[in-house]
Amino acid sequence: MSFERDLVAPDAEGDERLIEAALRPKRLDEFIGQARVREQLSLVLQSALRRNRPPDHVLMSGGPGLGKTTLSMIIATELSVPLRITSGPALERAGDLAAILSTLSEGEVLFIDEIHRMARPAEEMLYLAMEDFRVDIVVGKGPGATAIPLEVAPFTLVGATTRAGLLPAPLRDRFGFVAHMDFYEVAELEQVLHRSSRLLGLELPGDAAHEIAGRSRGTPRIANRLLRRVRDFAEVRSGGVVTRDVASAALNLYEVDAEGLDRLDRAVLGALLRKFGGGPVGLSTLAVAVGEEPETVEVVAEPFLVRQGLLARTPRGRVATAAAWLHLGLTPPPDAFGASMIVDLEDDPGPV
Ligand SMILES: Nc1ncnc2c1ncn2[C@@H]1O[C@H](COP(=O)(O)OP(=O)(O)OP(=O)(O)O)[C@@H](O)[C@H]1O
Repeated sequence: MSFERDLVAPDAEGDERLIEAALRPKRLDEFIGQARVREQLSLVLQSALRRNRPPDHVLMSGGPGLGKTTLSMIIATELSVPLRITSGPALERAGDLAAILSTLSEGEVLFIDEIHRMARPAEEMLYLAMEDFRVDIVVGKGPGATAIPLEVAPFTLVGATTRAGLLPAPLRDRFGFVAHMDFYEVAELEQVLHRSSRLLGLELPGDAAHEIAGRSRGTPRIANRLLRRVRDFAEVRSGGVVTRDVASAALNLYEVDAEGLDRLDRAVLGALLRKFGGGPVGLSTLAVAVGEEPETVEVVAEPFLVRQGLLARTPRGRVATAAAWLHLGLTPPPDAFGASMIVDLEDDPGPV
């Protein structure tokens, strides 16, 4: 069983990417929510434009689908400069990065998605490029190896990461501005939905938008995806008319519940409760129990379950809260809430 293409998985593939591109806000003032980040970024960009210099490097941290790629595109548009897009896993060798850096034009924005997954040699090359706008190309091997310095046009690096804690301090410190992207409020997601439905030529009443937004786990990408499923449902079953009941029926059909939990979330919670009596249980064991990679459970399901107060990450493993038993309509065993519930690590303890 795989949940990879699940309706509420916050990543996107294939056609999804194309539709997403069409729905992306193009300018900073079209970007909904994240008021603080928008204001901070607007100042950084305006002052750079006034000085006629590239702005400081920008790091964006936050979960998948919160708008990091969109913001990087907006940065380039607002500065009227080209944008080059790559990702950490694509930069395996220093040469991969050197090839990009050496062809950047003056002022260009270089967006590195998943920057925490960049290989070490590329990372070290990036330090120098970010600071001094030069790289050292090493030619030859062993004692005869020589470093040839190469100038890089002044550029702005925009790094995005879902795991800011994994970034080495020397890299993190070289960003002049760090934007923390939060989950969106329901009201903000309603605005995202109204904007998208206008672009899709779909009439969306306020209460239907509210219904969809409430099930979108604070993530615009998920809101847009649920909207498209509601549109499909409406086209086939209700003559294209979307009402709150139609939205609700569509999302029930796709197994997205009233709180936005999907099959993966319910599978994780269900395994935690039914197989492990509510925990504590280690991440890897839990992932095996639901037939998923630990990273999928940790990055896709857990942050939302923790945020909803359904699951706690403790030093001894994952533990279900009383609300989790209630949510799945199960009765906890009498000793379910022992001492392990008391310490909840705010910080990601990693696989335990
Ligand atoms: N603030 C916003 N206002 C309107 N739409 C948004 C906003 N943020 C994101 N979106 C929509 O959500 C979709 C996903 O955004 P984006 O690709 O920028 O997320 P991301 O954080 O870069 O995700 P990932 O890290 O998985 O690539 C985009 O198609 C965009 O239309």
